[in-house]
Amino acid sequence: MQLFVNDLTVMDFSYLCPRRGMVGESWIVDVILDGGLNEESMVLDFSKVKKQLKRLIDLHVDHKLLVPAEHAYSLINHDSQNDQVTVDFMRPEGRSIHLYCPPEAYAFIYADEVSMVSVSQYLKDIIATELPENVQGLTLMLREEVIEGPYYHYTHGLKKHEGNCQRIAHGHRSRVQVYRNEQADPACEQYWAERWRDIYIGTREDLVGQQHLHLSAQARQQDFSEHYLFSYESSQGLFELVIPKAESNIIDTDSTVECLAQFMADQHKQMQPGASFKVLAFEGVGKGAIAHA
Ligand SMILES: Nc1nc2c(c(=O)[nH]1)N=C([C@H](O)[C@H](O)COP(=O)(O)OP(=O)(O)OP(=O)(O)O)CN2
Repeated sequence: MQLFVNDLTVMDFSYLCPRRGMVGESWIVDVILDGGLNEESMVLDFSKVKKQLKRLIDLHVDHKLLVPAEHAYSLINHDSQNDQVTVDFMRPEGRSIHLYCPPEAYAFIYADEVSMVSVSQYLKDIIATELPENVQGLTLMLREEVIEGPYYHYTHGLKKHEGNCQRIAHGHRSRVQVYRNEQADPACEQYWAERWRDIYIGTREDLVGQQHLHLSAQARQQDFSEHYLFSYESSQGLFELVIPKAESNIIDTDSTVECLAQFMADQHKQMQPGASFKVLAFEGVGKGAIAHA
């Protein structure tokens, strides 16, 4: 017998890619369980499927940075004294990315790329150990939301958030809608899709000098004149990130979706003061903020 649950959850995370850098993603999860019936004549109670599987997915992927641990660019070190993990992602040509964060900020995918195949295998291995005996098979299907118009992938961290959004490198794949003088404006939407393709959105007040960072020996050999350096402390610990300027956008506010929607509306207003703008900025799938300027 097979049991299916579609739209079990949305995983919002970022991953390291040799070509694209740091990529924000939002993947929808569908599952199929194979097994015999239990004493309730069920493969597994839907409520348990939803709660237990979502809990495991949240715990192991959601709001984390996924690192392709077997890629030659990935150098990973646990600083056991401070219980912090250093990741140096040694992309060539001045495009390296460096982090120093609590272990919970990462998921290490033992593959040379982070893909739907490697992530579903990683999750399947974790979830399989927690299923009752009558459930013998598990299929996880990951997919992107179908978005008709423009969208972008961004990564950020919300240091004031009490939950996991405080992690400095988690992200989303997000649709954007812009109305100029109350008419949908595809050119404005396309502008953001291009400006924020695979972008890190950082807050100006989190920028620091190199002397404040816990850089590894490999990182210390790099020239960081074309990188931004961020550091903040929040309830889960110390978060540090070094990322190429060319793959970042600095803003003067936090990067909540409310602030991002207002930033976009204000930028359009600056470019065209005579027009009115409404921006619907999504944060992942099915939620977001609306701002006017
Ligand atoms: N009003 C706002 N609330 C939250 C914002 C925000 O910008 N404005 N941002 C976040 C985080 O960035 C987070 O990444 C949002 O992800 P989400 O998956 O919705 O968070 P949850 O874990 O709470 O939801 P699940 O569906 O359970 O994964 C948070 N809030």
